[in-house]
Amino acid sequence: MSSFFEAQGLNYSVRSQSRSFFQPRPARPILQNINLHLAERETLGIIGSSGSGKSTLARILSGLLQPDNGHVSLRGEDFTNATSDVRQKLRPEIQMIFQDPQGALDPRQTVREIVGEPLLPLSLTQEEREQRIVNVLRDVALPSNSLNRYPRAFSGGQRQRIAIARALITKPSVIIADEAVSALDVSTQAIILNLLLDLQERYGLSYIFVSHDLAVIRHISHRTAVLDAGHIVETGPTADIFSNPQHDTTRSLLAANF
Ligand SMILES: Nc1ncnc2c1ncn2[C@@H]1O[C@H](COP(=O)(O)OP(=O)(O)OP(=O)(O)O)[C@@H](O)[C@H]1O
Repeated sequence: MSSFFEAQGLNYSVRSQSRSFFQPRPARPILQNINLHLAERETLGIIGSSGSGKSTLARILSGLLQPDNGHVSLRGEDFTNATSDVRQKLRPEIQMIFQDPQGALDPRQTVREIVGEPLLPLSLTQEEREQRIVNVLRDVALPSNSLNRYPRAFSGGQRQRIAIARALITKPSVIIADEAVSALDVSTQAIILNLLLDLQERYGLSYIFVSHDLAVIRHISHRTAVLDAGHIVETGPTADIFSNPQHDTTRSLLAANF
């Protein structure tokens, strides 16, 4: 498998509020020297304890946060240091799904507006846009009368389907899911995970799946990377990571989960 999505040497620090003008606190490293790659149609799981840097990494990989140094590239094209033209071209290719569909969906927008929003920068006719919205709602199995309804009219699982439809509508290559099923009950989690697996097949998607829930990662990921205090300490095929963990951090995560 060719690895078409890569992150090389990523570092990210935050400088906390200065104590005074004369005594700024030093920048605290959140991620250090992160290297990872993703093949087409592959799912990479990222696990780690709370505060290990998972969400920060997800945001850097999606282009929402800028690393201090290092780069993220898609098909060899670096988008961390790219011109705005290149960033604009790559933006539809990498989409993100978050934990809380309630918070991620604007309650004042209809499903048509929410799902169609990523299409606004693209030059499509109104008819083409409407057709894409109708098709993607069908693909995530939302009822056809959803278009003019507001997020509050839907269950948690259906709201996550709306968020998935919005991520899918630009026909991305990579979807980065940060705790995408964590807010759902166990049976809805299973339904949404199976929907994501089905969409991976149909759309030829690659996923980066961030979760504190190891059962979710084991179900969905081909490979898994383990993050500890901003470092990747272990990475490999998911079956190996779960059956034969090499690093203490992985062993304690497994012990805490199973
Ligand atoms: N803007 C910021 N300013 C200060 N510290 C930050 C900032 N963003 C993240 N951090 C710190 O960086 C570390 C990593 O945070 P991050 O949210 O990426 O971890 P996480 O693994 O996703 O945690 P969780 O599983 O609890 O969501 C934490 O210690 C967090 O407090």
